[in-house]
Amino acid sequence: MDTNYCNQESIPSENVEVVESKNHHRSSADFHPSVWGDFFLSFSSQSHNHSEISDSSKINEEELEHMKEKVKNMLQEKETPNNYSVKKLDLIDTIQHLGVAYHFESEIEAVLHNIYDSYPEFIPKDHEDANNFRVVALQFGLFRQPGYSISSDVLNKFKDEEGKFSDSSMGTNLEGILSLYEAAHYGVHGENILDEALKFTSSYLESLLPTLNHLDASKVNHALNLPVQKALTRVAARLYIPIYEEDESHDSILLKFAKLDFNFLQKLHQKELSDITKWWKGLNCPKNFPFARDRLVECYFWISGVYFEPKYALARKFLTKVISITTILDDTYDVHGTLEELTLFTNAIDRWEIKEAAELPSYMKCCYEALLDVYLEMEKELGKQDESRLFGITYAKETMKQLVKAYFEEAKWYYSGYVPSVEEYLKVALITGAYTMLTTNSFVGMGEIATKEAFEWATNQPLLVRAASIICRLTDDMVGHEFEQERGHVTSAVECYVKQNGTSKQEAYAEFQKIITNAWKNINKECL
Ligand SMILES: CC(C)=CCC/C(C)=C/COP(=O)(O)OP(=O)(O)O
Repeated sequence: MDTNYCNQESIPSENVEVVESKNHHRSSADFHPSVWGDFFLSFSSQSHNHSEISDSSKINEEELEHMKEKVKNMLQEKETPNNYSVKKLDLIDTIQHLGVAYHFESEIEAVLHNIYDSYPEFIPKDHEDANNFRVVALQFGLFRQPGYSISSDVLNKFKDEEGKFSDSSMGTNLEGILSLYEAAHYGVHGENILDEALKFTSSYLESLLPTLNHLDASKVNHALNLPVQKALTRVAARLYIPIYEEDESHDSILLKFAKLDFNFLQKLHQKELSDITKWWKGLNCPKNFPFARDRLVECYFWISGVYFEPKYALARKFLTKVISITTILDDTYDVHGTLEELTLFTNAIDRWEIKEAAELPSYMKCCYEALLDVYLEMEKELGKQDESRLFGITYAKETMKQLVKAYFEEAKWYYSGYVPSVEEYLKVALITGAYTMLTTNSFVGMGEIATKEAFEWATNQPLLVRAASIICRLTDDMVGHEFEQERGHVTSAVECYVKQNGTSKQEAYAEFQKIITNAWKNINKECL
């Protein structure tokens, strides 16, 4: 692939001037340059193929396999019926916190399935047993996570005489409270008991903090900051491994495996980022897109939250390129492009043909070529591996076209000074949140698991994607609207809400938080 297509001389200033005088004064966001420089280039490798890493890493890889077998054996170990649940569930919980569950998906599923078969008889009957509470809460959370539909009524018996969760009903069973706290994140609409459990456990854990020893306080802080359901696995693992190490009851094999695996993945990610950085440098952002955010590393980090597993290396590379180019597109529409240029650009993207580039101003031409090239490269890559997977590219391009059309709608609102109602705004802004585009594009490199039905699902606005889009859009607007309005930007949900309802922005934030909480419940519902 030619990565130098953007290494031309800077944009001829006459071109820019002409368009400026026709339309408007270009705004400027003054984004700071990349803080990373060439840092990741030093992790370069000949190949980022998982099986072709260097010798020293090979030793690690062998060790890793050895340890993995041992952990697998622990999961498959037969146990007496009495302690089966507690020990195995604890093990699964720890494996998840250490970020290595992706190695044992089928083994974990087998354990859960086994327990589920005898559920609810499996729940210990003895109400006095302190462990009972812990097991029930842990079991509930672990089942709900992969979508087992079990009733939250099992938690009722842990309320006090007044029908509330309280310190008298919870006592000092810290592990149990932590498990209930984690489990409470999987509530769906109407499950008031989980709302109550989350409210109670969050504030109770907070209040316990000053009384706890260092290890317990670390566990509680970790959970409060990064509940399993919402945490990025790599970040949570990096923070949890030292906590587990400090716990004297830790399993040394599991600990060692988690550390080795973390280091192995980190190396792999560094090498991938090094390769993608070479591509990004070819775009020469500081020169060609001085108005845009130069945020490749941040984009890669975002995508490592989508999938971090070695088997998704190709998908990760493609999606990182897509999201990085999208950042330039977003800033082209929000910051730099004139309405006339954006009209041309939107039409060119809709036609998706390289000859369209000739009609564009130089900076757009460069971005347009890079965009088409990312998809072309992926097409070639897929073609080499398995031509039957090419259909995904068509879906992916369509969602990118929809995204830029929505960017264009926002730009038109901005130039006409229009403040839409919240409802009208969200119709467009849920698309510019980019989650439909990202979800669909994320499937392209995933292999057979991403079936045609999956692409159809993702592109037809399913509740799950809509809910994720709401969370992304409202959170993004609450965080960024003041800076955006200062520099000149389409109104955000906050301004739309304030104008429509005559309220303060704080009231808008409070309302959006409620909507976000509801959106999480929709995500949970869809996962069941
Ligand atoms: C989800 C995607 C595609 C991320 C790429 C990076 C990006 C455009 C983030 C949102 O920035 P922003 O806050 O400027 O977005 P907006 O202009 O929509 O408010």
